[in-house]
Amino acid sequence: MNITVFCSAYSLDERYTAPAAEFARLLGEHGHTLVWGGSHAGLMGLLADGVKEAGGRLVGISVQLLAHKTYEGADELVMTRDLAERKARLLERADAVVVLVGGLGTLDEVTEVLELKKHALHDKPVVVLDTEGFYQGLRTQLERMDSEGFLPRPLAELIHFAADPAEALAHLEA
Ligand SMILES: C/C(=C\CNc1ncnc2c1ncn2[C@@H]1O[C@H](COP(=O)(O)O)[C@@H](O)[C@H]1O)CO
Repeated sequence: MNITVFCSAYSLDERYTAPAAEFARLLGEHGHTLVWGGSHAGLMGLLADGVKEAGGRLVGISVQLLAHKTYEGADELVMTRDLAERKARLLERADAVVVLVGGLGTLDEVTEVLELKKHALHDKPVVVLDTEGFYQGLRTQLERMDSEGFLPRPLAELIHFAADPAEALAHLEA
C-alpha cells in the first residue's frame, strides 16, 4: 500500500519521536511504501529513516522551494513546482493518508485532503495518529462541525482517529 504521511518538519522530543519511529518500523515491516514530503528535516527525516531501515520503499514528493532539504536515498523523488502541486501529488500517489503530529504545514495538508474528500473528489482513508492527545482540539472542532450541520457526510466517513501506531496501521489494513 502507498501510504502518504503528513508530519512535522521540526525536531521534536521523545513523546513524539518514539510513536513516529514505531509507526515507521511497522510501515516498513509490513512492506508498505512511504509517500511523504521528501525532506530530511525533523520528524519527516526520522520517519523516512525508520521506514527504510525496516525494509519499506520511499517516494519523496519534494518542492523547489525546499529543494535544499531533500532527503537523499529515496527510491523515487518527484520535484514539484510549488506547494499546491506537491499537495496534489502527495494525494494522487496515496492509497491512504496518515497524519502524525505537525504544525501549520501538516494542518494545511490534512484540511485540504478532507475538503477534497468532503466533495467526493477522492475516497481515500484518512487516519490521524493522535499521539499524546495532540489532535484533541482538531477533533473537538470537527465533531462540532459534524453535530451542528456543517458537514455533508458523517465525520466518521471522513477521518479516523487512532490512539497508537498499531491501531493506525490496522485500520488501513483491515
Ligand atoms: C524545518 C525547516 C524547513 C523544512 N520545511 C519543510 N520541509 C519539507 N516539507 C515541509 C516543510 N515545511 C512544510 N512541509 C510540508 O508540510 C508538512 C510539515 O509542515 P509543519 O509545519 O512542520 O507541520 C510536511 O508534511 C511537508 O509535506 C526550517 O529550517
